[in-house]
Amino acid sequence: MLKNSADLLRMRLRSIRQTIPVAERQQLSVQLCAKLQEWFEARLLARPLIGHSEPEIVAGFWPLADEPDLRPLLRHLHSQGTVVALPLMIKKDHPLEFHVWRPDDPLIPGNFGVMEPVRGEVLQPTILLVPTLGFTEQAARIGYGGGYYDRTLAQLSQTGQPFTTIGIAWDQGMIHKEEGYEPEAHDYPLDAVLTPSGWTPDMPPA
Ligand SMILES: Nc1nc2c(c(=O)[nH]1)N(C=O)[C@@H](CNc1ccc(C(=O)N[C@@H](CCC(=O)O)C(=O)O)cc1)CN2
Ligand SMILES: Nc1ncnc2c1ncn2[C@@H]1O[C@H](COP(=O)(O)OP(=O)(O)OP(=O)(O)O)[C@@H](O)[C@H]1O
Repeated sequence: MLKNSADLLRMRLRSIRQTIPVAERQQLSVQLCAKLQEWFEARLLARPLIGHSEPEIVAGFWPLADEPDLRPLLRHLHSQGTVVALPLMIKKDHPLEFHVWRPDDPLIPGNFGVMEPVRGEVLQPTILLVPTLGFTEQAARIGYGGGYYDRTLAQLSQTGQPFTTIGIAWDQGMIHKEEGYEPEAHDYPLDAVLTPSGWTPDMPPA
């Protein structure tokens, strides 16, 4: 797809997202967190049964204005002993780094108004919650166009360590077949996308 038409699609998705009233967004974020928490609970129960004992490292994100707000879930996961990390932009056109976040940690304003964690040890997440502006029925993702997550996921996959990627989006981010959008070779497909109404295409295995 031409860069131009991807950018047009981004603009359209951004403006649709702005039309969701703030109060509705808050309610929808609560629904989304509840669905995600159910999945995490199933995962916590299943992992010891399939022989995994190492701690889970969950990469979340600190919401920008119109994004779903996962902060209550991130606090809950932390309180249960899960390591929670947030992304840090190191440099333009480079992969993101993930650093630990605890509920009382200060955050530092980075580029584009993103609140970032204090630098510590670089962590390798086992689960990534990926801010997602648009998504297809096969869980291809469109973000803001910086390519940060595509680079980051490509780099992570080279380590050979398994990880699960869950795009976090509004239902309004669904890109329908009729729109003719085709992901590009560098677009790293997600395992699934979760919106307030459910999973696309399917809930990832715990
Ligand atoms: N919450 C959040 N954190 C994130 C991302 C994200 O999409 N959301 N990122 C994903 O890669 C990385 C930061 N990359 C970004 C790249 C571009 C823009 C951007 O163009 N921002 C818009 C404002 C967006 C809005 O408020 O809706 C701008 O400045 O015009 C933002 C983040 C890492 N952290
Ligand atoms: N793995 C990669 N290696 C090198 N360049 C990449 C890689 N992935 C993406 N890019 C470059 O980044 C640019 C933006 O990519 P894309 O339009 O897919 O961003 P996005 O996924 O919407 O953004 P973001 O992940 O920051 O939210 C593209 O021009 C692409 O060439």
